[in-house]
Formats: sequence, structure tokens, C-alpha cells
Amino acid sequence: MSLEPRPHQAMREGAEFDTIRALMARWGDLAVDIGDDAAVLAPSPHGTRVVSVDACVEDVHFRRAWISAREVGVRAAVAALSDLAAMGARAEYVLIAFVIPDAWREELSEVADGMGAVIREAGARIVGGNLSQGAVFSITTTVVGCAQRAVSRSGARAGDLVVVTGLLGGPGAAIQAWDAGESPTAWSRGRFAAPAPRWAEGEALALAGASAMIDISDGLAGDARHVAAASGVRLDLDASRVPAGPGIAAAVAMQSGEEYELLACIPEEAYKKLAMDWAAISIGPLTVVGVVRDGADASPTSTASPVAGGFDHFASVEIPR
Ligand SMILES: Nc1ncnc2c1ncn2[C@@H]1O[C@H](COP(=O)(O)OP(=O)(O)OP(=O)(O)O)[C@@H](O)[C@H]1O
Ligand SMILES: Cc1ncc(C[n+]2csc(CCOP(=O)(O)O)c2C)c(N)n1
Ligand SMILES: [Mg+2]
Repeated sequence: MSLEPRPHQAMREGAEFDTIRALMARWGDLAVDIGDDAAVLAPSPHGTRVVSVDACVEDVHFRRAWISAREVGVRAAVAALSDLAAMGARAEYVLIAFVIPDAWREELSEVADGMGAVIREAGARIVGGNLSQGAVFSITTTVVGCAQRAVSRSGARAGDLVVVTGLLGGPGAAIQAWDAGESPTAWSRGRFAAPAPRWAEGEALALAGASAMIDISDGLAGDARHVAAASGVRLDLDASRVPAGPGIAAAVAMQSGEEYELLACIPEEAYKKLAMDWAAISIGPLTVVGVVRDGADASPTSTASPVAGGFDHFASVEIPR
């Protein structure tokens, strides 16, 4: 079997297929093998295949007044791709399903450009998708990647250090500002509107021997509890060590979701080696925020910060100020 993707196939006339052709024209060589019932993927020569899907829904994941149509596309692509980075994988293929109300028809090309830029930067190709008319705008993005060493949430062991990439709290602070009718700082707005998957960081953590990893989409406190639950351990987080962005309160950094930074557990010796090389891997910091202990659930050792929370689509959780 050839490792080259198949060329596109011609599609019949019609407004729906014109829209797909318009997307294809926008994406250019980024899109391959469009037009069949399914795309055909060759076996990966690079390692284990990893696949994930993520939905981005208007008024659930963003408000139109907050960000541009292009930024909507950037966020949707990053939210999906970040789950590959969190496995230590690199992206190969993407499929994009849009639900498009009439009011969004004109905006679609801008959304597509934002997604295209992120997917191109990731070195992946778009191999399919779906279009539907509907009442609420949404983007459901399927991502396929490949990992030399896929890191799960379930491998954390007592004694491992808990580390986190980057500076936290920006997206949470931006949402708080918008909800209060204020403008977020440029830094917070940028962290919400233009996040980036941590490819190099995820792969480096995986190859360095991280025992467990997750991307911070629900908030550090909540995602630490995902790792604790999957690994059957307790993650003791020190709220005073959490790397907060400029002007961000520790509690916000602890609970802010949609960061797309990585939380990893890693044996101390492996961390020490990785820390020496980190400046060549990432422009952001790698910070030790806690330690893995026997027992269940994550909790901060500091009483200054709440441990509860973590975004839940079916519960209303307030981010404390
Ligand atoms: N409808 C579903 N059917 C099967 N599995 C699901 C479904 N929804 C979620 N899951 C699985 O449950 C787990 C948790 O899902 P979740 O969406 O919280 O992933 P996540 O990576 O923590 O968050 P994010 O969506 O922000 O990336 C994942 O393994 C996911 O594949
Ligand atoms: C309008 C609006 N209200 C609230 C939020 C906050 N928010 C929404 S989903 C989510 C977690 C990740 O979601 P998922 O698990 O679906 O990837 C968070 C923190 C937002 N972005 N926009
Ligand atoms: Mg995730």
C-alpha cells in the first residue's frame, strides 16, 4: 500500500458540495483524499496511532462577541489537536464536521482559515469532514496522530513529581473579564483566543519517561483529579507553586480551563535530566507543582486555594476570583 494519500474525487453540483469545494479551495494542498465515503489511511510508519474527537459549540466554548471567526477556528483546531500532544503524539490527519446556521455561512471561510493555519503548523492534512445545516454553530474535529511512546493518564506512581508547562490562568481570567463586561488583558485574551498545542513539550515529556500526562482543558485542579482517578493515586498540588500568568490570582490559575498546557507526572531523575534541556524544547517554563502520593484524589497542600472544581458540562462551576 502506498503511504501517499489518495487525490480528491470529483463531487456533484449543489450548494452543499459548492461549500465543500470552497473549503477545499481555501485549504489548498492542506486537504487531501476528499470526496469518497471515507478517507484511506496507510499504516503509520512512525509509531502507535492515536485518535481523538472534540466539539466546539457557540455559547458553550466561545461567544461570537469575544473573538473573531478566524480565532474560533484556531481554538477549535487547538482544542482537538491538544489531546494528541497530551499523549506525546504528533498530528497526522484531521476531519472536521461543521453545523452551520445561516448567520455563519459568510464566516465559514474565516473559520476554515484559522483551523487551516493551526493544522498546517502541526504538519497534518485534512482528509474529510461533514457539513450540516443546524440551529447552533459547532465544529467537531477528529484528529489522528502517531506516538513513539503514547503516555496515558493512568501511569502515575507514588514519588513521581507533578509538573506543568507554561503559565496558567489566562483563559479563565479572560472569560471572567468578558462576563463582567470588561476587556481582558492582552495576555489573557491571547491565551484564550490563540492557544497552541504543546507538541514539542508533550513529545519530550513522553520520551523523557513521563508516567502520566493530560492537557489542561478542564482546569489544573480538575485535570489533576482525572490523572489521580485513572492512576489510583493522589496528586498533592502546592497552590503556591502553580505558575500563574501576569496579574493572575493563584485560584484562577488552579481552576482556569482551556489552557492546553500539559500536566505530567514524571520520576524525579527523569525530570532532572529533562529540566536541563527544557530551554531548547519550550519557550515556556516547566514547573514542579506537586508530588504523587499513595491514596486517591488530588488535593493542594496549601489551604489558600480550593481543590474542587474542574469544568463539567453538566454542572455549573464558578471560577473563584
Ligand atoms: N460520547 C462518548 N462516547 C465514548 N467515549 C466518550 C464520550 N465522551 C467522552 N468520552 C471519553 O471519555 C473520556 C473523557 O472525555 P473528555 O471529553 O472529558 O476528554 P478530555 O480530554 O478530558 O477533555 P477535552 O474534551 O477537553 O479534550 C475520553 O477518553 C473520551 O474519549
Ligand atoms: C461561553 C463560554 N462559557 C464558558 C467557557 C469555559 N469552558 C467551556 S468548555 C470548558 C472546558 C473544556 O471543554 P471540553 O471538555 O468540551 O473540551 C471551559 C473551561 C467558554 N469557553 N465559553
Ligand atoms: Mg484532553
